[in-house]
Amino acid sequence: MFRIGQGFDVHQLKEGRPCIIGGIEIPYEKGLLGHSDADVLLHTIADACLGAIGEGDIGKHFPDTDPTFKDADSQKLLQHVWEIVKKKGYLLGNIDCTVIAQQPKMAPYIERIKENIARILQVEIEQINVKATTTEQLGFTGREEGIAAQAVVLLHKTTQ
Ligand SMILES: Nc1ccn([C@@H]2O[C@H](COP(=O)(O)O)[C@@H](O)[C@H]2O)c(=O)n1
Ligand SMILES: C[C@@]1(CO)OP(=O)(O)OP(=O)(O)OC[C@H]1O
Repeated sequence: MFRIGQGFDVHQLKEGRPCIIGGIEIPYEKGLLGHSDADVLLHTIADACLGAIGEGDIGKHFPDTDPTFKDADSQKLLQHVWEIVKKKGYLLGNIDCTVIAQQPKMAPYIERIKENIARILQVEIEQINVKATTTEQLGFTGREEGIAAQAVVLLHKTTQ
């Protein structure tokens, strides 16, 4: 049986915050604002995984009203989501995702991000693809007010 899920997330860029994307801290004059570490890419992937198994979204599992998740490491949140996926008997087909940002330039960090996502999920790096695009200076991403990310995930399990 196959299940597909998609995710979309946005976080605001603010001075004085770290810019953590895919679990990697990227040098940049601004960083992402959120209740957690605001890792827009890992949130998107977590949402896509939850979507694929019909388990809602990260806001349902990790409410932003809960102080437990203040400044939470999103790698741990994704790990938790992945445990739920595995408990339901699913394996990963592949993940494809896109970071939508005018800045910072993602290209130098893409390989490390892919490796990190593969490590978190304990899958092969070939199962993960990470892309980046600008919006050609248009909209909130183009004005560097925020960063968006989207992901699709394909899961499968064998049925007896
Ligand atoms: N934050 C970003 C955005 C884009 N890239 C890379 O540049 C290529 C061209 O981007 P366009 O928006 O002009 O299509 C894109 O394919 C990425 O490889 C990036 O590294 N970081
Ligand atoms: C990740 C959580 C954790 O409280 O907080 P935020 O960093 O605000 O991120 P968001 O993408 O708005 O998802 C909500 C929450 O689950």
